[in-house]
Amino acid sequence: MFIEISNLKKGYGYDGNRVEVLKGISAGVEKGEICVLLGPSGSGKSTLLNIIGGIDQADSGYIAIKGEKTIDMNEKKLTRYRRKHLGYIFQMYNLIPNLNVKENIEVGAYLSDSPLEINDLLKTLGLYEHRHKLPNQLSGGQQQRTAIGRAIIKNPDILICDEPTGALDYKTSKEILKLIEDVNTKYGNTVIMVTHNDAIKNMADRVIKIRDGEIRKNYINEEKVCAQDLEW
Ligand SMILES: Nc1ncnc2c1ncn2[C@@H]1O[C@H](COP(=O)(O)OP(=O)(O)OP(=O)(O)O)[C@@H](O)[C@H]1O
Repeated sequence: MFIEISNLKKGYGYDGNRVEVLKGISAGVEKGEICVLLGPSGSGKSTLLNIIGGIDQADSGYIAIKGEKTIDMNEKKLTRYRRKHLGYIFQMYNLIPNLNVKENIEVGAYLSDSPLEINDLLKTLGLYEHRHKLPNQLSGGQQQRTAIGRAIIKNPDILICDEPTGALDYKTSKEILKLIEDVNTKYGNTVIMVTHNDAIKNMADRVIKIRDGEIRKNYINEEKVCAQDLEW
């Protein structure tokens, strides 16, 4: 198993105000899979994603990547793990306003020993013609493409996506989902994507549904649909 999630528990607060957000989550994700995490607001999706991403820590249980537990890593090793293995895509793009598209993407390349070729990637992203523009000269979709470029230029093993289409309209959302699918096919990164949008599960290899901090469903999607053909 490429990513092993074992009996993860996480709560916030103390005594009477204590909330158990993850109540013992166990699951596995294979290399190269697109895994979609679904669940209602407050069910614990982002908390789980942040623990997988090494941004937050569980109270108990563990995450292991290729058999290596993040809990056993010291801060230095954890930083290296995040840099080497993980790319992050969020709803907010967080681009650097005074750097152009190409430069914003290149920021991610400094974190890698073996980055992807920038011009090739710009073409895959559909941004080659826009490479000299600043973020405020781009549409929302182009900004999200740039943010995806910044996350994947270091060719991470795992692409962590938290509501990547949350701020986008229908047509642009589908373009971005298709891009994530293209990246997954071309570079083989494992994708873990949190979404509220139930339709997105149809493009997944694996679907994990969470409710109240527990896994309700975890299955392989036998009838995978191309991102382009999704409807909602
Ligand atoms: N730092 C924190 N301190 C206290 N409670 C928190 C903290 N972070 C999250 N929570 C609580 O944990 C619960 C789960 O939050 P989480 O963000 O993981 O849910 P989610 O499924 O991603 O929700 P959404 O879809 O709305 O983003 C919520 O009730 C939230 O209020």
